[in-house]
Amino acid sequence: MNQQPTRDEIRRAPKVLLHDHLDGGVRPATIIDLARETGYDRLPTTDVDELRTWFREASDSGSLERYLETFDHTVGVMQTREALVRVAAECAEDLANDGVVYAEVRYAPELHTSEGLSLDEVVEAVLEGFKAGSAGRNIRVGALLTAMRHQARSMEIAELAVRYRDVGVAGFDIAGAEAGYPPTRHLDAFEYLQRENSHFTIHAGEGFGLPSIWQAIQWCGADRLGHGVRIIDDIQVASDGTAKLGRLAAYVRDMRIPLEMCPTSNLQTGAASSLADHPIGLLRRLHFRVTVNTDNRLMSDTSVSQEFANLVETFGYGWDDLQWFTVNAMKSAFIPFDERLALINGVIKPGFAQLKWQA
Ligand SMILES: O=c1[nH]cnc2c1ncn2[C@H]1C[C@H](O)[C@@H](CO)O1
Ligand SMILES: [Zn+2]
Repeated sequence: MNQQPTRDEIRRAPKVLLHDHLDGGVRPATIIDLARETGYDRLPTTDVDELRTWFREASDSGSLERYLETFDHTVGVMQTREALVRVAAECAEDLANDGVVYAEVRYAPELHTSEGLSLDEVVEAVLEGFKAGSAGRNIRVGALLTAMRHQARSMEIAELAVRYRDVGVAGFDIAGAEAGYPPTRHLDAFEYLQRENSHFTIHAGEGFGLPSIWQAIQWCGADRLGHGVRIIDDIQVASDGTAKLGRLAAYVRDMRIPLEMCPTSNLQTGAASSLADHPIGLLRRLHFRVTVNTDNRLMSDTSVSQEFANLVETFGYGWDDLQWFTVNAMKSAFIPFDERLALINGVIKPGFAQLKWQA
């Protein structure tokens, strides 16, 4: 019971993933297949293992802007209906094989129209892929539609999210370089979503600090924060370990605003210097609503199980901590309350209870 969870046990635990990019989780072999089929000739290599390593190393740049350049290659091969269906189906399969029982996977429809697909066709292809990949597996996958923060299509994408809300789109997000592109640039889209009683998360506090988090929550009305690691800048820790929260950090904790934390990704973009120093340790200790996520499984060569295993190794977390992260994530999902509760009581708690009992 008190033993540390092993990798195999962690993989078997029922897990929840709220922050995962579809174009950041494509299988290397699929990228190579799709490049061949679609005539994309800019891949750095056509060897599967070399390509896997290339993505991981190119993403270790220490800067969000350079990290994002690697997406040119995945987005480059995801421009046809068939490619999108395949990538989405394989995403659902890979997550199910990792023991994920509920996932919200995001992508930016506007990035997949360069070969003539309409936004609606993009959304329908991805939903079809999620459905095919989930069929017969113990997983439910919903989509979050992302608008790119340096572009000006957020209103269109927000409308798309509302239009497909009853058939598998769980919510909306903005992503891309954060510095210079504050969330309020897209205020009209967020206000529209609020009028529609719709859900949205905002990447904030990753490549920029507290002003971005403050705008996302207090001005734009975000339900959750993508990353949010820089909330740490509003917390002072004394030498005896006691913490003093500033007003924004206190608000985030008091209102139980979910933090979609992605530790490995943060190390790669320079948002944190080491896992031991990652804000997740303090934020978990202070009972913020922390969730654990992958961000980009390809760029970070990771999975939810891998992220959990790293945390167990670094912070000595046990089963109760992993269950706490998981229940936090399920409570924070964008599906109806009764469905979240059914997954918590019918799948997550019994799954963890069995593993704890066996350990
Ligand atoms: O961690 C991230 N921060 C900001 N933007 C990101 C991150 N990971 C992926 N993206 C971008 C690149 C993708 O093309 C886009 C949609 O998934 O979202
Ligand atoms: Zn992200």
